[in-house]
Amino acid sequence: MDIKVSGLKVKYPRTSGYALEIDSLEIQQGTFLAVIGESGSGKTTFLKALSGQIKCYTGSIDIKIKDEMNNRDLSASKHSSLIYQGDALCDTFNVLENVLIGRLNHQSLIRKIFMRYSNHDIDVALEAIRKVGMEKYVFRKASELSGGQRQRVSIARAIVQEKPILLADEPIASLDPINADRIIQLLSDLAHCENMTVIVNLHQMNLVNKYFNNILGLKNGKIQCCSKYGDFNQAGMVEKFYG
Ligand SMILES: Nc1ncnc2c1ncn2[C@@H]1O[C@H](COP(=O)(O)OP(=O)(O)OP(=O)(O)O)[C@@H](O)[C@H]1O
Repeated sequence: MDIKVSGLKVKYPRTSGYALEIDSLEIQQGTFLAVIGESGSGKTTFLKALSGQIKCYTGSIDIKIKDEMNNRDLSASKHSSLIYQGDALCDTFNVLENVLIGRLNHQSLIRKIFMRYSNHDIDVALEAIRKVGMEKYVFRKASELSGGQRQRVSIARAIVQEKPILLADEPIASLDPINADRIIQLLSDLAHCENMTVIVNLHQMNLVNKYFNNILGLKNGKIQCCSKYGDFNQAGMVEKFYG
């Protein structure tokens, strides 16, 4: 097992109840997991907790990397990259420059300050840009890209971080159905072909049905259901969440 969550409770300041309460959850490496649930059910909080952005919680989030050299539990944040709602690209940077930002953590402090990248970083970035099908737009400014293209660039930026876990918070929220399908297909390929653990918050049940084997349903911050789509559908859970 790769991600193990136990007794996790997250409470935001000045709120009365817990935004997220997970007794026990295990997610294996290479899992392609959809997190569903109505607005306010705790999906973003879940991804933020996994990415290490929420420091104030009780319980534990452990990650065990299947790396024989490094077989120890480490903090989730060191191993995950997060794609936010909205793409958070820098409009004045071109595609390559935006993707290279994902390599900053691989740099020495002095290179970070001056945003200097090695030839290797540039090769890694170009390869990621190719993977997401944006090779024709390497030098185009982010401000001149469509919503779907921007989202592809943000996925490339997550890929170059070379972390085994990719977390995507509603990555297709602003996209048309064709581009939305392409993005979920791309994330699915990362899980199935590259053995990345990819966890995606989304509301589009047609895409959940088409691409995902594993579904986590949240309601009021608690897991209502964690199963394969077939079981999930049969149990009438879709209606329970989105009826
Ligand atoms: N910074 C915050 N401070 C206080 N309460 C918060 C904060 N962020 C989220 N919450 C509350 O925590 C609960 C879960 O919010 P969260 O953003 O995780 O839901 P969500 O399922 O991602 O919603 P959506 O689908 O609308 O993005 C909600 O009740 C929300 O109001």
